[in-house]
Amino acid sequence: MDAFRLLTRSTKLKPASSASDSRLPSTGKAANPQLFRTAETDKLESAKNGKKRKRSAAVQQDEEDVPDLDFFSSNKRPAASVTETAVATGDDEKVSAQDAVSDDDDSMDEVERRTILNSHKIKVTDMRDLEGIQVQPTSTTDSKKKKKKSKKEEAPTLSKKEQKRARRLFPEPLLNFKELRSKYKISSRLAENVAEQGFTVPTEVQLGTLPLLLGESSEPDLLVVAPTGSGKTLSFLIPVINKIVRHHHSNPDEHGILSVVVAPTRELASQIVNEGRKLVAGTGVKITLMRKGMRVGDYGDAGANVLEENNEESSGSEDEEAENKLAKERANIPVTKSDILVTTPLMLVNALSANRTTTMATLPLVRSLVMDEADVLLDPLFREQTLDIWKSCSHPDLRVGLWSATMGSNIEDLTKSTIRERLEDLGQKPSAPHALLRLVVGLKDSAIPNIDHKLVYAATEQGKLMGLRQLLRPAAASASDIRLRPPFLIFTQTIPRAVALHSELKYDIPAEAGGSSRIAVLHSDLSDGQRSDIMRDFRKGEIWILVTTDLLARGVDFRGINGVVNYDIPNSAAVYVHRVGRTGRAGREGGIAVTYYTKEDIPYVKSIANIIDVSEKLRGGEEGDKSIQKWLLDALPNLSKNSKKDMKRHGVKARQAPRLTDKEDDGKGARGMRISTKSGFERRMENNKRGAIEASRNRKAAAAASGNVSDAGSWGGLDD
Ligand SMILES: Nc1ncnc2c1ncn2[C@@H]1O[C@H](COP(=O)(O)OP(=O)(O)OP(=O)(O)O)[C@@H](O)[C@H]1O
Repeated sequence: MDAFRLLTRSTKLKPASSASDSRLPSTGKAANPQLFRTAETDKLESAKNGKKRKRSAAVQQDEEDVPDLDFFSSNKRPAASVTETAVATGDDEKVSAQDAVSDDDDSMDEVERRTILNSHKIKVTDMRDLEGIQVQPTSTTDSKKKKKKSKKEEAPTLSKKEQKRARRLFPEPLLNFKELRSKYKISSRLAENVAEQGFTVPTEVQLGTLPLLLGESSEPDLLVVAPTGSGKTLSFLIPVINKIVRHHHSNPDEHGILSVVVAPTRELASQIVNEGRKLVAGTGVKITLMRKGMRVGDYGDAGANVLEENNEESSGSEDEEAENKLAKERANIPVTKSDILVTTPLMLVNALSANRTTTMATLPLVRSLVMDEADVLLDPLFREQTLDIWKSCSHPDLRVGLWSATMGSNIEDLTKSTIRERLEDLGQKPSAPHALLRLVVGLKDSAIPNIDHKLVYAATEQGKLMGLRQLLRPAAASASDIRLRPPFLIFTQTIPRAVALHSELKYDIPAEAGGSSRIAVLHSDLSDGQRSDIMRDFRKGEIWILVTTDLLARGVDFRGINGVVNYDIPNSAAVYVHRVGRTGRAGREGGIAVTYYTKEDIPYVKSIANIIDVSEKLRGGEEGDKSIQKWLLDALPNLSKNSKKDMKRHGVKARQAPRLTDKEDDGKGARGMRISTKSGFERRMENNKRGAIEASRNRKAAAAASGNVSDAGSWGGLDD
């Protein structure tokens, strides 16, 4: 039997039922955005919530819960500190003495905290060296722990298991958004802005991280690995904004950039600004997208020195003169008046070093640095720039947050060493000791469990195109195993392939459905204006199908997209996780991820098949429902470390070649990878025909030149 037909069969494709149409991501938000929960915790959480509601009614306000989060010690804390916090947050934050009354009923014991965190698959770990962990026994259940004198003393004798246990933390979870105000005393205006978003239940990442970042314990540095579409943006923006509101109250004269959020693409950065604007309304906090020409840093004397040096050497090259002019212009621009700056790495690095004409300026006031999609920001592509930004934040009380759905252990090591080096370079200590914590939701580096994965063997490039065309035609959908409704995204490996696929599909949408205007291509070679127009039209629903590259693989939130097509397989398992995570956002069900693979892709498919397998295990359900058969997993080859690295950097080799135009086509090279429905035979015939026409033209021209043809201009030939 043909091995490839066998491979196709191994992917179990179930016909889509019409019932599933009623729960497409595009039909609206999920009743509950959480991905992991059990009936047991639902009961426990609603009991806790119910208790609070009852108590709130009794005292006619729901702002009396005492913030009691302290993940290193007991739940109790002095009443005075609550009042202090409230006062620090300003006039609108004042609480009465009654607010500071401790409430035993509302606090959770460790068993409850463990139960809730475990059922939501939230794992919090202290990442510091054991000597740095001050273990104070909090457990009421683990009597063994109580007997231990001090972890510091015992660290050398701890087994690996014991060390793991010592690092594990069970902080109090956030049960509902009202607690943000009642328990964590966030700015009332910010709390209103959160409420206006209409979210009812906190997602797992919000449930786990918000108490850590808003609680009374010294704010930690935080590494967060949480599923795509699980609301990480809100999780880092709320604490950042609240911290600035407090800062404005306690330091009214200090103005400047207090927080920097770094994201790998302009699209993601501008989305974060849009989300941020909804949250800062009326709080007095300003959030801005970094733009070219903005002056952001403290250039100190360095900027002036360079200006002078450049002036002395003004007889230099045109480039130097241009740089000099730029540096002069920059010196005249006032420093931007924004509290939160959202930027891509290069944009900020260029601004801080005046396009590399000066040494890096500093950002002396920044207290929070957020790296969204941190693993890619610290990947070799962006690493140097990101570390430059990190080190330019020169305040000793800087806190960092690294957020992503995927994070390798190398990122953890790099984070630890950078935190240490930065403080050593500064020669100053933070005003309060703080922890580096890691919070993981679900299984690290896995795809969300609420989408259907279809791994389809298409044998050849033409097979992929034919498969995709079937998806585009509703009439053909019944003949297909997969039913994918617009809006959806199609990912290709390179920009030329995205452009080629777009022009191939452009006329496939019938005029009555809007025709070619319904499909568009988005990539980084387009101008900023074109990129934002396409994003806007896709969000508005005017564009239904967007062909793109990995530019849109991470972070961007098109809430209701029904699916993702990996026309070209992704370069790594992590990219797969991010690409498919564009659907199934905030717990929406019914999203589909279709991945086509060809003969050339077989060596690279195993890591993707593994991700699908794990995601289906996370979802639970019957063994028979799994789309990846075990024997396929066993049969697919493993990739060597080096090949994995190479694939990550360059993608499938055969697809790297620039697409040849028909005229350049010599019938070899990238032919097999061209995006076209025309077969090799058809192309050969076309080539022959073109050759014949060319030869005929040449003959005619030669004849005309020798005067043999009287009417040489009367035949224009065939137009190809
Ligand atoms: N508690 C909530 N309830 C319902 N929807 C929510 C909640 N929190 C956030 N959302 C929505 O979930 C969507 C995804 O959020 P967000 O873009 O922050 O995800 P993310 O975790 O950053 O994903 P990615 O890893 O892909 O960047 C957004 O549309 C957001 O408005």
